[in-house]
Amino acid sequence: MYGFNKVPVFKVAAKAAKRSFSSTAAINTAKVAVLGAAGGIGQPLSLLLKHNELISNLSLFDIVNTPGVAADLSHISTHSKVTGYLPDNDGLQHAVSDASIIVIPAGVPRKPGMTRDDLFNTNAGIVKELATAAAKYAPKAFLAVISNPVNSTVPIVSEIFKKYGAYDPKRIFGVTTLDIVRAARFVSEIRGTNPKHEKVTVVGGHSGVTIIPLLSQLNANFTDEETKALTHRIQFGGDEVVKAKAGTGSATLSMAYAAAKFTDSLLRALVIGETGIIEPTYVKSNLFASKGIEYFASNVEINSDGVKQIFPLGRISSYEEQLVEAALPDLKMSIEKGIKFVKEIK
Ligand SMILES: NC(=O)C1=CN([C@@H]2O[C@H](COP(=O)(O)OP(=O)(O)OC[C@H]3O[C@@H](n4cnc5c(N)ncnc54)[C@H](O)[C@@H]3O)[C@@H](O)[C@H]2O)C=CC1
Ligand SMILES: O=C([O-])CC(=O)C(=O)O
Repeated sequence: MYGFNKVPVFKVAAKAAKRSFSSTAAINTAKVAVLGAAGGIGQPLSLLLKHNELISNLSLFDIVNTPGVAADLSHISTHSKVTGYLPDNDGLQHAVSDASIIVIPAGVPRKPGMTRDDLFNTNAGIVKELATAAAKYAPKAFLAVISNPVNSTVPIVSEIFKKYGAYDPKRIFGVTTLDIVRAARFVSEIRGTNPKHEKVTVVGGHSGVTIIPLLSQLNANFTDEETKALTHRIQFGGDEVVKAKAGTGSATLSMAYAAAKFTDSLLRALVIGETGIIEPTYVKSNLFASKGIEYFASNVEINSDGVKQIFPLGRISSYEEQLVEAALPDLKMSIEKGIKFVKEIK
């Protein structure tokens, strides 16, 4: 179902780019801004994006170290121009102005024993500040939100855009790609397959029980025990990394890989008008609106306007139905928390 599971995305992008070169002699490209670019995710993500032929300007903003990161990346022999910005001299405004895509990995990561929601108090304010700049200076950009807790930070970005009269729910995405990347890898380990060919649908949100892999749709004949163990591993994959990093952070490299894939899909939809791009992502969604859940992650078709179509979950097992029921209260609380945070700002 996902383009990147059939053909590696970078090959797709490179092929598309080559086609554009030969037919028009000039390739359409876009400015992409990474906010939080000097961090554990930001640096490897920026490296992967420097490799993307669909980017003309790679704009790196952070509160520290972006001049060095930008200088380093700018020596790589790919065509995009890299610019680093700090908060002084209106750096954030310059970083986002004219950006077609803004990717946000800014904010603190978890330490062992913490939930993603424990990051809310610090990261909500960071995301609010960055979303405000985006709404003011790049109101038409696609926003890809990585900062946790994603279940709350996406509603925060949406509410900020509403405040500035710039809200378009089709353009605001919570990045849940890492859950799909992990699911494909973990499933392939059990089935002895190539993870590139495993297409696991993961829905819900991005934290613990809100991460719902639909393993019944795989035709894998897993036993109930295997299904439960795999589901748990996919739901709590982030904890494995947090524990292994022992207080020094959470997933950064696998997240950079996942975010680069997601950004490439946005670029292909936006810049070269590729059709049929389907990505799992956490967006404003009607799937569970009747239960008061305004945001939900599921497979989404993306075109040059953003969200084109939100796919329903399809046939799911009774076990998965229980998982969905268990996720909804958690999701509702996180969404309401994000919305309330912005409403209470004077
Ligand atoms: N959506 C997902 O699947 C995942 C999300 N994450 C989340 O991504 C976030 C970043 O994680 P890491 O890169 O590991 O953290 P990190 O601490 O290594 O990097 C964060 C960067 O954000 C910067 N920053 C802080 N305040 C800022 C501001 N106001 N403006 C711009 N930049 C600012 C910091 O200076 C730092 O360079 C965390 O919230 C983490 O939980 C991590 C992994 C997966
Ligand atoms: O676990 C964390 O805190 C980081 C994250 O979201 C993930 O790795 O899925």
